[in-house]
Amino acid sequence: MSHEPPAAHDLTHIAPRDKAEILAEALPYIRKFHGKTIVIKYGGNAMTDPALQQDFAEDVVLLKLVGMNPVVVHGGGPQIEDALAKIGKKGTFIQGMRVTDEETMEVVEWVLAGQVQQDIVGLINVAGGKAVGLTGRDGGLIRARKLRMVDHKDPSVVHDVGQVGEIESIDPSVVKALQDDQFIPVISPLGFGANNENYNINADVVAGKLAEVLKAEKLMMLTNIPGVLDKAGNLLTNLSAREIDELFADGTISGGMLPKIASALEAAKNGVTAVHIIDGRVPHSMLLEILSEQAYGTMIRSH
Ligand SMILES: Nc1ncnc2c1ncn2[C@@H]1O[C@H](COP(=O)(O)OP(=O)(O)O)[C@@H](O)[C@H]1O
Ligand SMILES: CC(=O)N[C@@H](CCC(=O)OP(=O)(O)O)C(=O)O
Repeated sequence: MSHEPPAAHDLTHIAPRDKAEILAEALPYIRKFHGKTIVIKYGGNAMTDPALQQDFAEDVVLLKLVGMNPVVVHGGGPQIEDALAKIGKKGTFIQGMRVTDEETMEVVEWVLAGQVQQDIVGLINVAGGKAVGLTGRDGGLIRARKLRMVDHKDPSVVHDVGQVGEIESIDPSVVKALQDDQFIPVISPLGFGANNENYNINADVVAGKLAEVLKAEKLMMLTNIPGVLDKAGNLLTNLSAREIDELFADGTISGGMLPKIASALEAAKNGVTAVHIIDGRVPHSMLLEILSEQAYGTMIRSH
């Protein structure tokens, strides 16, 4: 007999009565969030396992079918790295942002708006939803300009990170029209500038800003780590603005977590009711976070 614990997504070991209780527990949450917008940042690191990708797509469809409005913003950092490796290039990052020269920009566009987006759209459609892939250019969704990146530690230093954009404005009308028509928008983090130039924008930044503009009820950021960790590696389940400042200052937060936390905090301060950073490698973590009492990952508070 195997002593392996059942996989988290294997529900056959749960007694029927317990299953019924789990389903019944979801009802108040379904009622509470009916008609509400949930922005889901699907990080490139969370989407590397095909079985998990399928679980993710099914969860998104379930949220839509019970009356919520999920909007997916996807990343693709590791997938861009794989494509760069094929042309003998390796990405470099400053404060969590990819330094994007012209050649890198071509790869970024090709990977994000191509393979990554179409995989997610396909999986959602197969799971019974109607997903539509968009970039920030479609419907004039994301206007951007070249990012002026000030050094976190020395504000007199400004880094040139190439064609990385910062968001100037978001026109959410295309997203709203799709939502109203029962579609599920799947958005690549690319923006356009005043001269029709293209920008590579960090997906966390896009998700945070879009959640604000759409007045989303929730922003869920799915990543490859249980949440924000302290210096000893313990999960921080709840973070206030002041605590986040301290984590920035003492260097606990680095790399890709920098734009993630900054965007999460901005969204929380600007009206998004609940902002969570959760582990996308745990099957159905997003569904459980939304539809049960169980709390996962790190919740970001505005005060
Ligand atoms: N204090 C911290 N807590 C958790 N993760 C951190 C922390 N500081 C840096 N990180 C890094 O941030 C990563 C998540 O950001 P990123 O790689 O951009 O993921 P994603 O693809 O989901 O956007 C983690 O895998 C981890 O390596
Ligand atoms: C400017 C910048 O860093 N853009 C990101 C866009 C993709 C992304 O954000 O992907 P993850 O969410 O998987 O990290 C990049 O080029 O990697």
